[in-house]
Amino acid sequence: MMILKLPQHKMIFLMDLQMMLLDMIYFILRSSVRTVLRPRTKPIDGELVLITGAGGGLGRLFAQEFAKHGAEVVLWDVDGGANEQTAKLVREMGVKVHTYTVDVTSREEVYRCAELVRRDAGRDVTMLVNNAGVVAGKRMLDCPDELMERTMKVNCHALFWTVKAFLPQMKAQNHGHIVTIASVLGLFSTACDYCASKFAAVGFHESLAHELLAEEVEGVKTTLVCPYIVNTGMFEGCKIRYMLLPPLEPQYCVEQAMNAILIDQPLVCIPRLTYLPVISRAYVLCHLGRQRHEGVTQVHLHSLRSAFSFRLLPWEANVVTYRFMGSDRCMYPFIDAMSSQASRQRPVQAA
Ligand SMILES: NC(=O)C1=CN([C@@H]2O[C@H](COP(=O)(O)OP(=O)(O)OC[C@H]3O[C@@H](n4cnc5c(N)ncnc54)[C@H](OP(=O)(O)O)[C@@H]3O)[C@@H](O)[C@H]2O)C=CC1
Ligand SMILES: CC1=C(/C=C/C(C)=C/C=C/C(C)=C/C=O)C(C)(C)CCC1
Repeated sequence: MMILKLPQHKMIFLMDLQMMLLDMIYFILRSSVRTVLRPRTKPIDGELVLITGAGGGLGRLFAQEFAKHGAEVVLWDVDGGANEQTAKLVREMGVKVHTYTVDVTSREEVYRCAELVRRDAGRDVTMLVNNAGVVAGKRMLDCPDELMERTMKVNCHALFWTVKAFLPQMKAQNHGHIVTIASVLGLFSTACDYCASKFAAVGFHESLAHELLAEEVEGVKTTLVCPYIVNTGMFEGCKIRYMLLPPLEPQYCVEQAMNAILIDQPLVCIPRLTYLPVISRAYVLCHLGRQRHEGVTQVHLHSLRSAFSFRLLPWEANVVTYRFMGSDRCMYPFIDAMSSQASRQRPVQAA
C-alpha cells in the first residue's frame, strides 16, 4: 500500500476538509429526513413571548398562535389601538397579555419599555419575535429620504435594539429564541426600497446566529422566517405574471412559521417553491474543523464556522427568469395603488 507523505499542515487541512464534507453530508441528510419525518415540537407553555408589530396582520396571528400554545405574550406596536385589539383577542383565549405602545426605531424607547416589561411580567422575555415592518411603496427616485430611512430603521436597526435589550438575559439563562420575520426579498430582490432593509435583516440575523454558535450558547435558538407575498394588505396589488404563485393566506404563513419555530428550524422560506431562487444563489454553510488536532496546531479552529455564498446562475439568467415570472415589475401595481391612495388623501390646494 502506498502511504502519502505530506507535510503536517497539509494533512491537517485535508482532515479538516474531509470533516467538513462529512458534516455537510450529515446536515443535508438530516434536513431531508426532517422534511419528511417532522421532529417533535418543543413545548412553549410558560414562555414569555414578545412580538413587535403585534397590531398588524401577521403580528396579531402570531400572538394568537403563541397564546394557543400556552405562552404569556407581550405585545409591542406603534399603533396603540391596533395593539389593544390584538390584546383583546388574546385575553379572550384566557392568556396573560401585556401591551406597550412602542416605536421600535427609538432605541431609548426600546430599552425603557424592556425594563417596564421585566417589571410588569416579573421575569425575562424568553422568546423575541421581531415582526414589525414597513415599506415605502415608491420608486427609488420618487421616494423621500425620510421614508427610505424609516424603512431601514424599522426593518433593520430596530432588530439591533430589541436584541440588545433581551438577549443578555437569554444568554445568562442559556435559554431563549430569537425569531426574525424577514422576507424572501431578503434573500433575492426586486425593484423596491424594502429589499435592502430585508437583506440587512437577514444579514443581522445570520450574524447573530453565528455569534451564538461561535460562543457555544446552545440554549438560545434562532429562526429566520422568509415569506413570499402575504394577503395582509401590506403589499396590496403586488403580483407576478399569470398569478403563477398567488399571495399566501396570513393564517397559512403564520402556521408554517410556527411549525419551524417549534422545531428550532434555523430558516424557513414560505412557500417551499421560494427556496428555488435561494438555491440558485447557492448558500453554502461550512464548519471549519473542530479542534481535533489540539496540540498539533496553534491555530484554534474550534467552533469556527463560516458561510460563503456564490451565484450558481449568471446574473443574466436570473434576469430572464424574473422577466418570465414578471417578478422584475411585480411592485409596480402596488406602487401605483399607493400613489393613487396618497393623491386621494392629499388635501386640495386652494386656487
Ligand atoms: N405582507 C407581506 O406580503 C409580507 C410581510 N413580511 C413581513 O412580515 C412582517 C409583518 O407584516 P404584515 O403583518 O404584513 O404588516 P402590517 O403592516 O400588517 O403589520 C406591521 C405592524 O408593524 C407596526 N409598525 C410599523 N412601524 C413600527 C414601529 N416603528 N414600531 C413598532 N411597530 C411598528 C405597524 O404599525 P402601523 O400600521 O401603524 O405602521 C403594524 O401594526 C413585516 O416585517 C413584513 O415586512 C414579509 C413577507 C411578506
Ligand atoms: C423572483 C422569483 C419569484 C418571485 C418572487 C416575488 C415577486 C416575491 C415577492 C415578495 C414580497 C412582496 C415579499 C414581501 O416581503 C418566484 C415566483 C417566487 C419564483 C421565481 C423567482
